[in-house]
Amino acid sequence: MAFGNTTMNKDTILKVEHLSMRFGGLMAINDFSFEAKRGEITALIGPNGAGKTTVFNCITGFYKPTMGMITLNQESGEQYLLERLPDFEITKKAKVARTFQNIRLFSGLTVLENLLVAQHNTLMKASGYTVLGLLGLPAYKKAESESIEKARYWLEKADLIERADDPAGDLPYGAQRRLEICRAMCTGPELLCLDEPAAGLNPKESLALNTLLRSIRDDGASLLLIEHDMSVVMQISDHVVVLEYGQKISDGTPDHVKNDPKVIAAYLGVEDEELDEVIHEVEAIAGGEH
Ligand SMILES: Nc1ncnc2c1ncn2[C@@H]1O[C@H](COP(=O)(O)OP(=O)(O)OP(=O)(O)O)[C@@H](O)[C@H]1O
Repeated sequence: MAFGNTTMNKDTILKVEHLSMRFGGLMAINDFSFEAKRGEITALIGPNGAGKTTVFNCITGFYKPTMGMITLNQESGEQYLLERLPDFEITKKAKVARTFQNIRLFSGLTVLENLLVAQHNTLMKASGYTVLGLLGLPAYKKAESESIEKARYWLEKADLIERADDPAGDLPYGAQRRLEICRAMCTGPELLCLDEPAAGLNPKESLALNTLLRSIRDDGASLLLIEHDMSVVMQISDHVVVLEYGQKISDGTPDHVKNDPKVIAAYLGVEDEELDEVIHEVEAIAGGEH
């Protein structure tokens, strides 16, 4: 549902406020708030089990949060409370697209066909939902050629144009990941959510992924990603949010987060009692660098 609250800064695309998610006796997310800025790459990181996927699932409608508000602020100024929308409307109306940890392409269809299927809704609308429309309506022909153009645009960006007519299942793993991202971009999202896009990629594929993600951002879309690969996070993110045990422990630029003693401690598995010591050591190292 769109609503008329215009108090949100127009540079903010996503605002998560006081999000909590309980699974039985486990508070997986506990009063978590953060903002993602329009036109930026925001990374959500944290140790295993910190709650990253749960946050993603709340944003994309797979879970209904126990508490909290998730506002998507479109460039037009239209706002959507995602926790109140069914997942298909989060994609269609709020314009939030996502990819998953495991690849979900139609492996028997060609690369191009995968991208056309993603635009099925637009094409069917243009056909007037009739066979005659599919066969003859000028609006359908126009929509069809625009869909092909859009597919070609993203295939070029992802360096996949040469493979357009090959079955998607024949592509190497890294290329399949990029194709999935192209498929999500063909739905015209304002916010693209990526769940561990670099998982299982070799260094060359990881580099190609970074190039694609940067070019999506430079095209004006906003990205939110969960990623374990710190080299990807630190190289491409504009903003990093760190979760531990369902709570935010750090939020800032990659440099800020990288040097935050709480983050270092969380990743090294340091106990609370030792935290002061780690903070002291990190500050001493940082001091020595100046
Ligand atoms: N559907 C569910 N039912 C019960 N517990 C769940 C469910 N989904 C997640 N959890 C629990 O919530 C906590 C957070 O899990 P989540 O998968 O969100 O963490 P994560 O940060 O994405 O972890 P990873 O990096 O390992 O993927 C974990 O303790 C997990 O066991």
